[in-house]
Amino acid sequence: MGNVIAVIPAAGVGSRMRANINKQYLLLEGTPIITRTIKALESCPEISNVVLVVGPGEEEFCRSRILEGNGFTKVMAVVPGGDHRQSSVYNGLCALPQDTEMVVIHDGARPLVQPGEISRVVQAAGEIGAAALAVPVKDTIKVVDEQGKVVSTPPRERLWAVQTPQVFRYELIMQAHRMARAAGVLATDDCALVEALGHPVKLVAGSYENLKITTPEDLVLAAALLRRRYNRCE
Ligand SMILES: Nc1ccn([C@@H]2O[C@H](COP(=O)(O)OP(=O)(O)OP(=O)(O)O)[C@@H](O)[C@H]2O)c(=O)n1
Ligand SMILES: C[C@](O)(CO)[C@H](O)COP(=O)(O)O
Repeated sequence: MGNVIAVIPAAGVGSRMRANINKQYLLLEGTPIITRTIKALESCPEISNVVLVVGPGEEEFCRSRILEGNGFTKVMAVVPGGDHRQSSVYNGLCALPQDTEMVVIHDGARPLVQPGEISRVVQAAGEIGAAALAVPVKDTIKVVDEQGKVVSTPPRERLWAVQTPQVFRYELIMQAHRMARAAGVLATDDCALVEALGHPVKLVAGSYENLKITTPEDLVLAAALLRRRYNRCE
């Protein structure tokens, strides 16, 4: 496989976390969330470089407080994000070299991803062009109308909660983002933009541990999961 580059969108404001800083700089078991995420991606042997997308104006803070002295070797650029996750990812994509073959898009707010999981998604995307980590949903899901009245109950065995990494052939994800921008389409994940092109996307079964740190209780859960990992290693 040629050049595989990771883009980490980490430019959100973390409104649901209700912290007074970008939630990715919060400490998780003594280490910033974003540091853990970058380390996980750097440990994946298929990934040659990483592009980090941070809040506009946070670039210098990130270089001096997160990157320097941590021994990172693959971070090739730190770029400012946009108003939405989608525009932040697009800014990251625009920083990639033209000879990029595959792009691994992974939320900065998912620090518990395992390098082996990333490799499995890269392999699946190498086969069909687009793949993402996902888990079967545990709850029964309801579709509701504007008044909150239930419209339908889709069968649970066909429902998966998609996570990141989401991995794509470079040309495909560039085309998907350009088309979405031209049409004014805004999606909450990158697979949706590729699906809109009619291109198949393969889901790879992942782990419930790869949670997105979104609300304060996610931090408690992530810390407990990390402590369980340390205990298993001792
Ligand atoms: N304008 C944005 C919005 C989100 N993200 C990133 O996309 C990932 C998933 O988004 P989410 O967890 O929703 O983060 P926030 O948008 O920061 O959270 P909230 O919606 O609660 O404000 C995060 O790593 C976040 O930093 C981004 O790069 N740029
Ligand atoms: C990309 C994602 O993490 C997949 O679960 C998710 O869609 C991000 O959504 P958010 O609205 O930024 O939380």
